[in-house]
Amino acid sequence: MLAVHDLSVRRGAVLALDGVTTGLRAGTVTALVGPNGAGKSTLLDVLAGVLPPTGGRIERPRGSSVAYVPQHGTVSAQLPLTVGDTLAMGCWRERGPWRRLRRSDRARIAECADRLGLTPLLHRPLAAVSGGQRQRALVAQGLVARADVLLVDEPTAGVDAATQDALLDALRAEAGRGAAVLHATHEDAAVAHADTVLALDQGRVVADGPATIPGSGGRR
Ligand SMILES: Nc1ncnc2c1ncn2[C@@H]1O[C@H](COP(=O)(O)OP(=O)(O)OP(=O)(O)O)[C@@H](O)[C@H]1O
Repeated sequence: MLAVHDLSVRRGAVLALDGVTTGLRAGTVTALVGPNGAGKSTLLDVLAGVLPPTGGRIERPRGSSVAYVPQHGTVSAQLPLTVGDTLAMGCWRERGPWRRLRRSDRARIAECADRLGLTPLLHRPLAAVSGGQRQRALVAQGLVARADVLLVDEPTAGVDAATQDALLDALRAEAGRGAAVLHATHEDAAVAHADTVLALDQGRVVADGPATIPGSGGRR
């Protein structure tokens, strides 16, 4: 679904990505791992098209779509968005911004909200929910987009165990409908849940293959 050849990104004095070659297959969940500063967010930014590469190339089928859920930041209390609006923005690629939603869009939003336990929060301002709830709302927006490639930066960081399970199940379901899913993570459980692991260190690929359960030495 997506192939990356010899990708490099210079950020200031740092070579944040250095000759990254890999691929993402449709129907697969890939965990993107590596220590702080390894280049995970940089790779997601470049794959999402929000950061230009310094060198190398990215190939994906013409007409294919990418949804990106960056690492959660602060949401301004001035931003007049509800949780439901946030999910609805997942339809913008297909419908255009602020267009009237179709019945099928509303059904999709309701389904994704339900999947991540957001139904009771849909009318709450995004700025007035907890960090973990906001995280879920942003991931749910990525689910609503039903893209061919779903990129998510640390979706399970700092969330409770039930939320982690719901998020991982949601990523699995996305792969189940045929998406190529890549998510950055530091959590063993999220790595064990993936089909493949892409490990970066100092901007280079140090491992790229089937996921193993940490400590077991065996395949999942
Ligand atoms: N906006 C920026 N300007 C300059 N350098 C940056 C910028 N963002 C990241 N870097 C540098 O690029 C390198 C890769 O950073 P990146 O954020 O991609 O790592 P990461 O693997 O996502 O780390 P973490 O696990 O902490 O999220 C690091 O050396 C970092 O200091």
